[in-house]
Amino acid sequence: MNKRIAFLGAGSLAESIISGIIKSELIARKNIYVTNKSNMARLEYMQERYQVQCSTDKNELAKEADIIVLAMKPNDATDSIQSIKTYLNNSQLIISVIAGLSTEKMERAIGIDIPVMRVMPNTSALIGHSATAISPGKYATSEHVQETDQLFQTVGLTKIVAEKDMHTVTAISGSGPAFIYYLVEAIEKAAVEAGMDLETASELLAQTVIGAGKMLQESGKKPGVLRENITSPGGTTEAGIEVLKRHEFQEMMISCIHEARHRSIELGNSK
Ligand SMILES: NC(=O)C1=CN([C@@H]2O[C@H](COP(=O)(O)OP(=O)(O)OC[C@H]3O[C@@H](n4cnc5c(N)ncnc54)[C@H](OP(=O)(O)O)[C@@H]3O)[C@@H](O)[C@H]2O)C=CC1
Ligand SMILES: O=C(O)[C@@H]1CCC=N1
Repeated sequence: MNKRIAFLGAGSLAESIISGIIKSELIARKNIYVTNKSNMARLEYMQERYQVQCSTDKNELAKEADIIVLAMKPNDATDSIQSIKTYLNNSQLIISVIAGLSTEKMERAIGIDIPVMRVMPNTSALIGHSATAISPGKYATSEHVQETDQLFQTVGLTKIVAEKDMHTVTAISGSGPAFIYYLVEAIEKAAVEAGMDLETASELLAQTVIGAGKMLQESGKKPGVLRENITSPGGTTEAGIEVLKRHEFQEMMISCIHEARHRSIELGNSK
């Protein structure tokens, strides 16, 4: 892709995406620009590690780039958009990975008929395994959707979704990996309590999560059926699931997703 892309924000998510784009060679390093708020050490790290172009001149990057990725925290988004908006024009494409922030709010804040894409990846982008949802704003064409899709395919699976589903996506696949890690942390604790060494337990668990994920993707079976296939009557799985039911595990996870979704809505409404 012969485009200049500028990342406004050099945090963990920006790094994951940059790493994917570089590995895929979709955009040359000389055309990848990165800036942040003030952390010079972080920019030096990005320059050294990925040989991308780091700059402290946000306005210049906003003016010169073909694609601008907004990758700052939701609280910094409004100020950032306000400070760069006079440098933007509608031949550019704005891609935001900011949780909660609607395309409509971004379009309004920028104040011109500019193509905006709302994207929700996750940190597995770092190793090319993100699950990324993409929603176009009202000035984005099918070419913009295609371009964004191509960019995020460099870091994993992509899905185009209706923007009304973006808060849900943010909860299930944006935050989702954290919920799975939390579950793994708990299982590791139990294994260690039972006297097992952490390293072996961790390796077995990581492969268990990968295997279960691949079964979900490849077996063509619903999660409930896959679970039942493991649950022998009177066996170990049944014994464990009984405890999960007693502690209302499903209700708890449903509340967890609703709460994360609700927080995404709140973040979108703030500032
Ligand atoms: N982490 C995740 O799993 C996911 C995060 N997201 C979204 O991605 C965004 C970034 O998250 P994450 O990478 O974790 O956050 P980080 O805190 O790691 O990074 C935020 C970055 O934004 C920079 N920044 C702040 N203000 C500005 C500004 N005005 N102009 C340019 N850069 C600025 C910060 O610079 P400095 O360090 O100098 O302050 C920092 O580099 C968030 O909006 C989040 O909702 C989406 C999906 C998943
Ligand atoms: O916790 C957050 O707000 C971000 C959005 C999705 C994942 N992390």
